[in-house]
This record gives sequence, C-alpha cells and structure tokens, in this order.
Amino acid sequence: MWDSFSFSESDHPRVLITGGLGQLGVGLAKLLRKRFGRNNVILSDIRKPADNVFYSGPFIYTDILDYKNLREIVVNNRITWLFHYSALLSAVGEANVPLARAVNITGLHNVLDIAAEHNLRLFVPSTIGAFGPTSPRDPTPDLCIQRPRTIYGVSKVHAELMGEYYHYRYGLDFRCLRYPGIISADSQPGGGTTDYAVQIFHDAIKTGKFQCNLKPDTRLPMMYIDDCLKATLEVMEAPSETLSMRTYNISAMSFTPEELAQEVQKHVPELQVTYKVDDVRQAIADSWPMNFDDRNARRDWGWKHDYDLPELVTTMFNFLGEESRS
Ligand SMILES: NC(=O)c1ccc[n+]([C@@H]2O[C@H](COP(=O)([O-])OP(=O)(O)OC[C@H]3O[C@@H](n4cnc5c(N)ncnc54)[C@H](O)[C@@H]3O)[C@@H](O)[C@H]2O)c1
Ligand SMILES: C[C@@H](O)[C@H](N)C(=O)O
Repeated sequence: MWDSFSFSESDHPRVLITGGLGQLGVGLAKLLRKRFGRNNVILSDIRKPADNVFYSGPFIYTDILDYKNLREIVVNNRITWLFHYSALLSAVGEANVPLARAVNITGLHNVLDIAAEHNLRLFVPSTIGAFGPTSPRDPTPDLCIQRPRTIYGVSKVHAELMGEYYHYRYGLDFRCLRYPGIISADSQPGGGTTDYAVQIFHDAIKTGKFQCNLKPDTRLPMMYIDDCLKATLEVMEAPSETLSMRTYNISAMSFTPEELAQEVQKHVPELQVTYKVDDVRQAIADSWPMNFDDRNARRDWGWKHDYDLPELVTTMFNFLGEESRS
C-alpha cells in the first residue's frame, strides 16, 4: 500500500510504531518522518486516528496481540525498525491487571519473536516504574535491585530482560531507554502516575484551579517530550559498538508537585493548587526513583537533555497559549 516512496527514501529504515496514538507515538512519527521520509514511517494502533493524524502519513490498524496480523504488516511493508510503544501504564494497569499482563507481556513476546525472525532493530521503552521500594531511589543507577510492585513495572523489567536475552542469545538488535514521566502539550497522558504534571498546565489555563492527586513533596524524575523523542532517535542511530549496555536510564530533571506549581505560578500567579491524594498513585510514586542516574547514557552515546524545569514550563505555556488563542 505504501510502496510508492521515492528512491532516496529507500535508503532509510522502514519504520513501524505500535501503540502510536498514545501520548508519545504521534510526536515520534513526526520526528522520524522528518528524518526518514513521510512514507517510511507507519504509525499503528487499535484506536481510530484523528483526521490530522490520519492525513499526516501512513497509518495502519495493528493489534500486537494478533501475532499473524503483526507479522503480515512487518513483511508486507518490509519493516526494518520497530518502535514498540503499546502498553498499559502504571495506574490503568493496576485497574486492569489481566489486560495489562496481556498487552505488556504477551504483546511483547509477539513483538520480540517477529523482530528476531525478521532481523529488525527493536526499540522498547522502559520506565522509572521498573524500579521499586527496595531499589536505591536517590539516585537510581542503571544496575541495581529491581523489584517493582505494579504490573506495569513487572512487565517492563520483563521486557528489559527478555530483550537483552534475545540480544545475547539470538543477536536481536534490541535497544531500550527507561523514560522518566513525560510532559507534552499537544498529547494527553494515558493513565500513569506522573499525569498530574501535564494536567496542571491545562487546568491553570482553563480554570486557574488544580487539584493534585499526589502529595506536595513527591519527587519524581520528569522530562519534556522533545528530549524523550530525541534520545529515542539517538539511541536507535548509535553505532552498536558504542552501546556498552542495551537498557539505559535517561534523565533531565526531578521535581515535586509543589516545585512545579511554584514554577507554573510564575506564569499564572492566580493559580490555586489543592491536594487530594489518590492512594494507588501515591503508593506507586513512593516506590519509584526520586532522581535518575543516567551517566552511562551520557558517556556511551552522548545523551544530553535540552529542557530543565523553567524551560519546560515556558515551552508548555508558549504552546498552550498559542493554541488557546487560535
Ligand atoms: N508517557 C510516559 O510518561 C512514559 C514514561 C515511561 C515509559 N513510557 C512508555 O512509552 C510507551 C508509550 O507511552 P505513551 O505514554 O504514549 O502510552 P499511552 O498509554 O498514551 O499509549 C499506549 C497506546 O497503546 C495502545 N494499545 C493498547 N493495547 C494495544 C494493543 N493490543 N495493540 C496495539 N496497541 C495497543 C493504546 O491504544 C494506546 O494508544 C509505553 O510503552 C510506555 O510504557 C511512557
Ligand atoms: C512514568 C511512566 O512510565 C508513566 N508516565 C506512568 O506514570 O505510568
């Protein structure tokens, strides 16, 4: 269906993004299309895309739980790189453990087997949620105890270990980054513990009131979406021999709701913040890293973030302010 790409585009990887209609996938597709050509990047999901997404480049229905459907798409489109974004995040995962187990674990098995069979370069994101209460939390290094207490975290540790196992056992080119909580202006988070840090911007603009579901002093690692997507492309393009590991922490900033609210109030001084703690999310956040040690990523493939907290907040308001004026 998408075979009419130009000659120069044929030198590039042929990319498939699974779970691409969530918070991160559309932005990733935009970045990759700029780099590799519009028709070389196929966005996929089980949901119906909005018009602007559908018309911005190739989109296809892909259910990662349907092994044959996934394999057919990889074969028919001659996919060479796969970004596996489908998942149920931490809070929605706790609300539906059987579905999270299916999507995050069985789905990953399908993706791994197809990637190994067709010699794909495979990116699977992991998360700060892959650590737990017995991990060192301030800071959390790449290699330490990982005993998460959510199905999301358990499935992500499983993904890290399975990907690395397939790499060493079968030569699969598996690459994995542990993302912090990601903050974006033009896409909504999909039900995680860090969602408050996106919601505060929308509520500040719309109502001037924000009710936070975590305690004011809950410190978590966070990152602006542009940094996250830049890191993802960089680690996929890094020469294999520069990667001393296959799973890396990446970090940009760490803050508490109180610190974020203070920075937001520099732009919206009238913002009123109240706290109504969600026990499930609070317990999850209390077991996660407070600061992330990403020295190995910085050393091996030159990772460097661009956005700190003030820069992030200014960028979010510039974007949302423009949107509300248009
Ligand atoms: N957003 C963050 O803060 C963050 C942080 C760390 C890691 N990550 C990881 O990055 C990836 C993308 O995150 P996101 O925030 O865009 O997630 P999201 O929840 O917003 O989107 C996930 C997508 O997966 C799709 N999906 C669910 N079941 C599926 C199935 N059976 N087949 C195909 N697709 C299916 C959903 O429809 C959804 O569009 C995830 O793996 C997530 O764990 C995200
Ligand atoms: C941190 C991350 O994996 C996701 N945003 C969550 O809170 O579940």
